[in-house]
Order: sequence, then C-alpha cells, then structure tokens
Amino acid sequence: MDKVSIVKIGGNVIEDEVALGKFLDLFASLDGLKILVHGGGKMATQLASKLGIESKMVGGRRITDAETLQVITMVYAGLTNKNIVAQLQARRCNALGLSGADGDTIQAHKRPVESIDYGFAGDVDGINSTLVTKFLETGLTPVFCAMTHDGNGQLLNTNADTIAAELAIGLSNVFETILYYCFEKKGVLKNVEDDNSLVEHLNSATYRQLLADGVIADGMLPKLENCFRVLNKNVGKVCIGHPSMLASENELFTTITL
Ligand SMILES: Nc1ncnc2c1ncn2[C@@H]1O[C@H](COP(=O)(O)OP(=O)(O)O)[C@@H](O)[C@H]1O
Ligand SMILES: CC(=O)N[C@@H](CCC(=O)OP(=O)(O)O)C(=O)O
Repeated sequence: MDKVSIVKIGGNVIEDEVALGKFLDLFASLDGLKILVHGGGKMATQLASKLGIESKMVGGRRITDAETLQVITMVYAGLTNKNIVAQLQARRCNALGLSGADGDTIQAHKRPVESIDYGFAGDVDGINSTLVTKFLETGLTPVFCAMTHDGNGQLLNTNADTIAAELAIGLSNVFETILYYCFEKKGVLKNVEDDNSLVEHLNSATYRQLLADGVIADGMLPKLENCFRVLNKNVGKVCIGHPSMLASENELFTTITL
C-alpha cells in the first residue's frame, strides 16, 4: 500500500508570512504523496471585523451566518488557497487548489440545529476518494480549504481539522494514511502558555483526564476529537505539533494513540 501524508496547517502559521514560507518549504520537500489542508480562521475573523461583522465561535467552531459565509469564501477559497497554491508552485510542487465543491471532492450537509444553530456549517458525508486518488497518481498535490458543499448549490463552512480527518479516513481504503496537524505550538501542552509542558504521548485515558482538568480548550477541542475519531477508523498515525516535525523525527511533538 502506498503512503499518503495529510498535513493540516493552522491559521496562526498562515497569517505569518515568514512562518508560512518555512512551513511550505518543509511541505514541498516532504517525500511521497501528500495533501495539504489549510485553515484561516483568524484571517476570516480579522476581515469580518473590518467589514463590521462580529465573529462568534462556540467550542472552537464558527457560527456562520450568510454574511460570514461570504467572508470565509473570499478568505479560505480565494485569497488563502490561491496564495498557498502559487507559493507551492514556486517551490516546484504542483499544487491544485480545491474546495469540497470542486470536482465534488467533499460532500456535506448543513449541520442540523440542536441546542446551537451553527448556520452554514457543514458536516461531512463523504470524500470522492476516487478523484482525489487520481489527482495524487497524476502527480498533483491537492490543497484543500475549509469549505464543502451540499450538492444543491450551498457552500458550507467546515472546520479544516475535520476536512483533514475526513480525507485521512476516506483515503485509508486506498492508502496508508498519516495525519499531521501542524500549528504554532510544539503540540498538546499541559499549560498552554508553556512550550516545555508538552504531552509527548496522548491516549484516550490521558485525553479524558486533560479534558476534565480543563486543559484542552478552544481550537484544540475539535482537533483532538478528530484525532481519536480517525484512529478508530483505520488511519495509521496521527501527530500534532510545530511544522518542524515534518523535517525530523527528532523534533518533539505529540503522538496520539487510542
Ligand atoms: N492544551 C492545549 N495545548 C495546545 N494548545 C491549546 C491547548 N488548549 C487550547 N489550545 C489552543 O488551541 C489552539 C490551536 O487550535 P486552533 O487555533 O484551531 O489551531 P490551528 O492553528 O490549527 O487553527 C492553540 O493556538 C491554543 O491556543
Ligand atoms: C465551522 C468552522 O469553525 N470552520 C472554521 C474553518 C477554518 C479553520 O478551521 O481555520 P483554522 O484551522 O485556522 O482554525 C472557521 O471558520 O473558523
């Protein structure tokens, strides 16, 4: 079975030009088949604020009304995706920018309203793994933004960590999949202010304990939910850490196991 690395890069790295450049150097040099998934939540919040639109997050997820959907489409599928693709081309990595609507690569449905109405937020139904596999086999590197669609013309905002997880699950029938969540910190920390408090190995039991202690918050909540979900669904390896973990196994980062 061929291997495919699915790398998610977070918004704090993307919005820092130097950090993004260093990350893309590492990503472009990564051996083997690979897919990039990017967020951009922070930039969307900044643009929304300039336009006088307030951003509301619940449990690390954005409440996406119609105006917010317009903003995130411009930021995620437009500026951020195209900039990353162009920068990968400059590094001789033949990137193909995609939202889930492109090639019907990711189908989703609007999240049903329960206690909270998330608006135009999408829950993923499935991945077009045949088409994504064809892209990979042609030598293309898919670059996904955090957007899906419902097949009836509605674009939906979908957490980028979830998109990376769904790609890892969907492709695990065809490839040995490895999922890397890259962000600005060394990994899961016991104290979010202290990079020396890294949790190198996290399993279900230690995760439950950290949750109970209130150590896991904000965007780390959906990230870790996704880690355990993919490990239950045949994905071989999941790591969370600084982009430098792509360069060397000697780097310290968090490895997640069941
Ligand atoms: N225990 C924790 N360890 C590391 N980061 C944490 C932790 N709890 C909360 N966080 C927060 O989660 C953020 C990462 O989630 P998010 O902002 O969604 O990441 P991304 O950069 O991938 O978009 C970190 O910037 C940090 O502020
Ligand atoms: C539904 C939902 O919350 N979507 C996310 C998608 C972007 C994202 O995931 O960006 P980061 O990886 O930079 O956080 C949002 O709009 O913030």
